[in-house]
Amino acid sequence: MHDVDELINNVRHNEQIALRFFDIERCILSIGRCDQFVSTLTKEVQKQFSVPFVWVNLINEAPLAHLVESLDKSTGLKDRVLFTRRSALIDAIGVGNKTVLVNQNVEKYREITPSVYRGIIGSVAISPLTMDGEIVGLFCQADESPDRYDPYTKDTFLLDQLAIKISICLSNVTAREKLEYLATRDPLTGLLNRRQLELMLDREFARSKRQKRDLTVVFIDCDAFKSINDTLGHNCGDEVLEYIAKRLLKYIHKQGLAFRFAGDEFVFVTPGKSYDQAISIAESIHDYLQANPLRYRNNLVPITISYGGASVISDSPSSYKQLLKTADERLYHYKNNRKRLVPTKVFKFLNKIR
Ligand SMILES: Nc1nc2c(ncn2[C@@H]2O[C@H](COP(=O)(O)OP(=O)(O)OP(=O)(O)O)[C@@H](O)[C@H]2O)c(=O)[nH]1
Repeated sequence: MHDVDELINNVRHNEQIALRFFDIERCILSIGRCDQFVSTLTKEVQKQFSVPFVWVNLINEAPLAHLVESLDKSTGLKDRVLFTRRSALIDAIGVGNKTVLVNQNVEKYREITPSVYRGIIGSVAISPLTMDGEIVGLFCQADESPDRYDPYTKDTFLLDQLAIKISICLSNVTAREKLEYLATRDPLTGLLNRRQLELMLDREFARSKRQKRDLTVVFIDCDAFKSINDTLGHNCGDEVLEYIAKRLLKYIHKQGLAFRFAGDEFVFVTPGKSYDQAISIAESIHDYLQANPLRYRNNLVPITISYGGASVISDSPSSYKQLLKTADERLYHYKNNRKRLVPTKVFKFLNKIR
């Protein structure tokens, strides 16, 4: 009779856990954005199972690399998501690809633990997250008490079940995010594409007029790019574009957004910045590129750019299209005025290696 009671109790207990799993799954299944997914998932598990610390480690390479940028920007997720090297994930989980419980030498797992939890965790359950059979992340639950996830007394079956459900939902959400990423980005440089530029300008132009707040756009074009392509090859041309894009992102940082417009033309938009402020950003990018040629195989490829800008306050355009047109015309004016000067450096270099 005692055995039967215990059996019934176990069934009830498992049924309760299954219901909580169902609640968690219901909450995360239809989420389309990864930041919301991580946020809801970790909060739900915390709530349903009263776990004090819950976080996710995601791999910082394909197939999840496209998430790094957006999740890194989400300040609310700082303690809930970490991007980690594949080898650190595999070291933590071992070859069994099953949940691992740890309550000794927890410091060994520093790399996969958010800095705020280091030193206060007594035990942790680390479950693998997989996509197409490959490990892509870890789902971690931790407690101050060393007994909560004791490897000698606790079973991991239910934690493995939960990790499988989370993995399925993660596959869904990343597939959706990837589609959105591909639709909005230039595949070579990762910058936002021209369509996104137009959508942003349409929105920001109206806001700028309404609030009488400046909005500046700046075109940037690589000088003699075709000759670099023709002399050093298309791969080198691609690297030049990626190099410029990286610098552009670094200089724009939180001041605005950068886009690849077409071919070797880029645009950046700085809401709230005056014409002079935006042009000084372009000058800094220009000076950096001029002083730091791209290393390509055994060559140091000189890169120079031309730029031209326009702003809502100083140019009073009637539409965002006119704002773009004015900036583009200034770029070509700038380019033509100095065509015989700066690009000569590039041509001289290219002639030497021809
Ligand atoms: N490598 C590479 N080349 C590209 C890409 N997209 C466009 N191009 C090439 O970029 C070149 C742009 O040529 P132009 O507009 O004449 O540019 P340019 O030689 O810099 O001339 P100026 O602007 O007058 O200095 C063309 O030859 C395109 O084929 C790309 O994604 N990768």
